[in-house]
Formats: sequence, structure tokens, C-alpha cells
Amino acid sequence: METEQSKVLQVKDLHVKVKTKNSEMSLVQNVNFELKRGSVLGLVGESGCGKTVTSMSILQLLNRKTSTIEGSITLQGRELNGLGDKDMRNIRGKDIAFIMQNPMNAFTPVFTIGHQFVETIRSHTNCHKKQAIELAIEAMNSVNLPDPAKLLKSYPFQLSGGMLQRVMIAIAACTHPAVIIADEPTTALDVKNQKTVLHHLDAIRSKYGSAILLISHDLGVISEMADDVAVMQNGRIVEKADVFQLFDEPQHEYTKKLLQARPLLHVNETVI
Ligand SMILES: Nc1ncnc2c1ncn2[C@@H]1O[C@H](COP(=O)(O)OP(=O)(O)OP(=O)(O)O)[C@@H](O)[C@H]1O
Repeated sequence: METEQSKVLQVKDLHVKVKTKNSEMSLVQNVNFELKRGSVLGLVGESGCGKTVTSMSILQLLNRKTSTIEGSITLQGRELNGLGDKDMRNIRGKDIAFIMQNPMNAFTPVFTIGHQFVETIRSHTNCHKKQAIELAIEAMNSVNLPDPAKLLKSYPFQLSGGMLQRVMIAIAACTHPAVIIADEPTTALDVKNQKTVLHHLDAIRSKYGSAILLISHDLGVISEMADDVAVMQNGRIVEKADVFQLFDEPQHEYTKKLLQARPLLHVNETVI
């Protein structure tokens, strides 16, 4: 049965505007959705429809001087919209993990992976440095990263995109976040790394009950991972349904077009 506790994150009447020279422009309007414990909501829509603006609003990472966020974003009952930077810094990384498309941007180039990993663990837990290193090595092992002790001494540029993506997931695994926002987590990866990353994300979901907001324009990834799907067009959610219903019986014209546009591999085509 669905209870209030099972709704980990609720977004109500989200409206995001950005200030232009002489007026304001709406980027996202009337967006409503919720994430349930241990489940995956896929957010799909073509480039520029407002998926990233939505996730940045949840994380309160939009520039406060140039944008306004109206509506309510509650994480386990706590209102995030308008929360101060210090409180949000505590929430980001611990309660909400963010896995982004270009993992290189998530790391500071001048610090080793180990320094950044251990600092993140220590800032959100009571671990000593030695315990944090042990936790980091264990988490890196669990996402099949080879020779974690050596990787901890490496700098971000020395790792591939797929490896950095897995380091981000390992960090998320250490903090047991209530919510993971994964914004195009596999777009920059080859097929093998895509599968690995999705597998590990799914493992965190099932082990810790994290709710995942999975943003992707890859409908194959969405159909494999999501329980429910929200379709966005021009800053609005035009259709929301469980994954089977959405793929089998799309209601909105835009959803139908999106589904028709996806590349299909016919069974009698030979894959070399
Ligand atoms: N800071 C900003 N100032 C002005 N416009 C912005 C700003 N950030 C985003 N936009 C605009 O808001 C719209 C939504 O952008 P957003 O990045 O959320 O799209 P998206 O759906 O995530 O696209 P993609 O799949 O390409 O990442 C776009 O038209 C974008 O140009």
C-alpha cells in the first residue's frame, strides 16, 4: 500500500523562470511528480524540454540571482525550495546523490579521487579517515573498479568516463541516499559501460531503497529501468504513466511521436 512515507520526494506545481534583460521567461511550468522509495521514475523528452532545469531545481543549484523557483519540493516531508546553501550542501551528496552525464565535471581536477571520495564520506558520516578509506575501497570493489587502492591515488583525468561514473555511484553507495538523480548517466558511455552503470544503480536502489529520478532521452534505458515514466514537452509534463502502459498505450500525441522516433532493431536484422 502506498503511504506518505513511501513518497520520498514530492514536486508540486514547480514553475521555474529565468530573468531575461527586460522580462522573465518560463523554463518549466506546472510540473508535478513524486518519487517512491525503491522505485525509478524516468523523465523523458527531447533536448531543451526542461529535464535538467527540473533536476537542478530539486537540487537548488540554479543561480538564485537569475532564476526563480516557485512551487514545493519536499524531501521526506522537508521543504527544499528556498532552503539555505548550507542546509542544501548537507542534503546534496548525502540525502540526494547526483550522477551527471559528464562525470569529469563532478570532480575537482587538482585533487585525487581518494581525497574527494574520503572527504565526501567524512562530511556526511562520523567516520575517521582510515574507516572512510576502507569504506571507499569496499564501495569501489562493489562496482567492479579494478585496484581501488591505486585508483584512490589517481587524479580524475587519469580515469575513463565509465570509471568516473562508477566512482560517483560508489560514492552514492556509501552515503545511502534517499534519492538519486541520474541525469543522462549513460549517454557518454559505450554499451558495455552503460550496462555496468545501470546495473550498479539498480543494485543501490534494491539494497538501500533509494528512489531514482532517471533522466534520459534513451527510451531503451527507460524501458529497462523505470517503473513509471513522465514525458516532458516544452517545460511541461504532458503524460505520466507506468512504464508498461506508456510503451503499450501512449495517450499523448507527443509520446506517440517519441516512441515512433526510437530506432528499432528488427528481429531478422543481422548484428555484426
Ligand atoms: N540558465 C538559463 N538561462 C536561460 N535559459 C536556460 C537556462 N538553463 C536552461 N535554459 C533553457 O531552458 C530550456 C530547458 O533546458 P534543459 O537543460 O532543462 O533541457 P533538457 O531537457 O535537459 O535538454 P538536454 O536533453 O539537451 O539536456 C532550454 O531551452 C534551455 O536553453
